[in-house]
Amino acid sequence: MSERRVVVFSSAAELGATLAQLVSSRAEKALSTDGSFFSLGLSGGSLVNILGKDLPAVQNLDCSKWLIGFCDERLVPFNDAESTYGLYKNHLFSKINIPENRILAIDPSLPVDECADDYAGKLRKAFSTQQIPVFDMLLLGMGPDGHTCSLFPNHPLLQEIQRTVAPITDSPKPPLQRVTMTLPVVNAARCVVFVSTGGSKAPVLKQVLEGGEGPALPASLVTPSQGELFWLLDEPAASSLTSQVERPGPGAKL
Ligand SMILES: O=C1O[C@H](COP(=O)(O)O)[C@@H](O)[C@H](O)[C@H]1O
Repeated sequence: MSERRVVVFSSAAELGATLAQLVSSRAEKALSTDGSFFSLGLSGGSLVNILGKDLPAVQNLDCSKWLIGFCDERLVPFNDAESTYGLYKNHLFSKINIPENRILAIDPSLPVDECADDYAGKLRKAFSTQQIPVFDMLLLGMGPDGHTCSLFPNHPLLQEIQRTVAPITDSPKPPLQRVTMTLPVVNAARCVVFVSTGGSKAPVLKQVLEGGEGPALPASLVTPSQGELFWLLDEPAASSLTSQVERPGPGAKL
């Protein structure tokens, strides 16, 4: 397991700019090592606006060899305000040169079980040489309850080790029906980056990063077996932490 880096920024704006640089630098690294594509898994929620603002601002960004997947998705039509794909289409994909056929989206017209299998099949095909998809980078969020992707506290899906993508029909956060990457896929990634901002995340961050009573929360089960693990926080989110964190100056690169 690799070292975890907890990095705190004085503002969400600085966090966003550094995140965008980190994505761009890992893309360059992946393309110079392997050459074929840079695979990036996106989460929904607050990440959409951060990436939509800061990624297109990276100078000379070339996404023509990127492959986009979704760490989880809500089973709603793409034009529904809850659709993560729909939000990224409007806020990010329309602003960068990512080829449409390199975006692996779910088929929201399918029943949820079939939708999960269909999306797992798309991943299998795209990562043809691997049994389990190994993403170059996954960007994750964390809810105030400690959930990440659509993996919720005390949910049986936390034990899922057979499937790469699973359906969920009883999501505690609406909408009820979603599909999600499972922990084996998340923990196989080469680089996992959590992004958490705002004071509402402070208590759960304390628990996830510094431990506490009770069963482990989903976000604390993210421990990439060989990849890097970053937690990028703003000051309000980090306000309850007492362990050592990094505080880079403006414009720093990770
Ligand atoms: O429902 C979801 O929530 C999490 C956390 O979102 P945030 O707005 O608190 O950052 C998100 O990572 C996940 O993709 C989404 O489906």
